[in-house]
Amino acid sequence: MPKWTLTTEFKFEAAHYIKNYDGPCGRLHGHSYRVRIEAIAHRLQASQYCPNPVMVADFRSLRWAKRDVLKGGLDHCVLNEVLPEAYETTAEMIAQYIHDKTKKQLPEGVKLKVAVSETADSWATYEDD
Ligand SMILES: Nc1nc2c(c(=O)[nH]1)N=C([C@H](O)[C@H](O)COP(=O)(O)OP(=O)(O)OP(=O)(O)O)CN2
Ligand SMILES: [Zn+2]
Repeated sequence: MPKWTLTTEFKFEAAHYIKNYDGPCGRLHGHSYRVRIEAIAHRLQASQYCPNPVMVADFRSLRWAKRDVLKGGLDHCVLNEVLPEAYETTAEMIAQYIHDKTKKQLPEGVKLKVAVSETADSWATYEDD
């Protein structure tokens, strides 16, 4: 079966604190977040921007989170104020939030893997199996 994997990386700047965290991460502080998204599909489809079945998904629809928060992204926001209550601002749950919101914008049958890094040496990855 044919299989395509798209990979895209981007950054956004944001502040956060982890609720009830006993340590510095419980205080408001900032990160240059790095995000890597993989979108995997067995067929190509039309997209919002192109009616021809030539893409897994448009790269533009994978990279929404890098936009300014006032334009629907996560750049230059306080994550605790923007993420719904159900998501804590750990790298694990930011990855889950980006995954869930991105998935809603994609055609059926596209599998997503989202990795988030807040420091140079740590990544958290989320995918729905
Ligand atoms: N599993 C997770 N652990 C931690 C998370 C997280 O999202 N998931 N987040 C934090 C804090 O947000 C913190 O800002 C990052 O902490 P840390 O990795 O410790 O970063 P430092 O650069 O400060 O690391 P040092 O080794 O202390 O210099 C914490 N944990
Ligand atoms: Zn942090």
